[in-house]
Amino acid sequence: MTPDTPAPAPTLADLEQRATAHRDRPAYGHDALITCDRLVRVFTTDGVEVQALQGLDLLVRNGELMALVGASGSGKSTLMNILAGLDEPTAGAAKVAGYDLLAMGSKERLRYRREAVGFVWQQTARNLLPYLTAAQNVALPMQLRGRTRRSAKAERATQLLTMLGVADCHDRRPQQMSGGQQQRVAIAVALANEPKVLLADEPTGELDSHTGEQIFAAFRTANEELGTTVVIVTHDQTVASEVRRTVAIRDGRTSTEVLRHRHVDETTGQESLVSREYAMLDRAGRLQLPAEYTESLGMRDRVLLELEEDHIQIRPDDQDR
Ligand SMILES: Nc1ncnc2c1ncn2[C@@H]1O[C@H](COP(=O)(O)OP(=O)(O)OP(=O)(O)O)[C@@H](O)[C@H]1O
Repeated sequence: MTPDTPAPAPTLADLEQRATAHRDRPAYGHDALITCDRLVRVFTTDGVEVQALQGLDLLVRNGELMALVGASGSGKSTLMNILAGLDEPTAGAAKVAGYDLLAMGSKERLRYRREAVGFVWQQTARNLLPYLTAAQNVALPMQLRGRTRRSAKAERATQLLTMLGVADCHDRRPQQMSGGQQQRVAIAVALANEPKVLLADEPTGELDSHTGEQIFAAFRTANEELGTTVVIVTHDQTVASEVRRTVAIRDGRTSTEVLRHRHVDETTGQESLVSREYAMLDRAGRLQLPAEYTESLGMRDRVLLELEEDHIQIRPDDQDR
């Protein structure tokens, strides 16, 4: 067949086969713990619309420890509030640990927030009740859930505070602790009901870099020892470079992703950290090119695409020059 010969029209049997293949394909995010599918959140203030999330896709697998980064106003906190069950998206789909975040009634939402997710906020004061000790703060979510015996609650509180290196704060109130100790106790509170997911919005934002590292180590401990999936929003480069996966959000969409893995040189045995940056291809096939790439080649409005055997070429529009 020459390139100009039109392809034969598909038969009914072909179409049926294609439809069956499509139906049998697993749903988007079927094996993920967190699935955000074309998530949209529009805020309207005084008649002015702000599209904080503009069709954001994100999949997080069970057991991951990942960071979300992005410029101010890119939509990170909006996403975290939705995942925390505090806000509802305008459109799209979001599922976390089997809960459909768009279809939850108020009772189920409450159960979701008490049992499925834990959160740690930037403001240390927002995470703990000031008139309770660390141990009482950790016991409170278990009490609200109302299932655990008193001694079991106390035992779990002590275990969590010890695991996170703040056993000495057991009987102290928040104002008797440093900012870093308060954040570690806050992580213990968030873990009290054994959530599948721990969400943290700029948890090291109010702390110096050394204390920030200790807080990040506490998240890593939760991830490694309890298997909790951790999603951290951060501006902190150290945190972002220490996780295996960093996803960047730009204009309300996931734009790029950095994956890191340890590589051991076969001959020298030396270990090094290898990182690779990926662009995100959304479900509609849209690709967001990094601004520094497009600007350096003067790409605007229109680009040339060519399919090669094992890659796609994107070149500036030569008519433009
Ligand atoms: N409740 C709200 N009402 C109106 N607009 C909002 C509201 N919350 C967020 N926005 C807008 O949505 C956009 C995304 O905000 P968001 O707080 O999610 O960004 P962010 O990436 O977390 O920024 P930062 O790093 O500064 O915290 C911004 O333009 C913001 O002004």
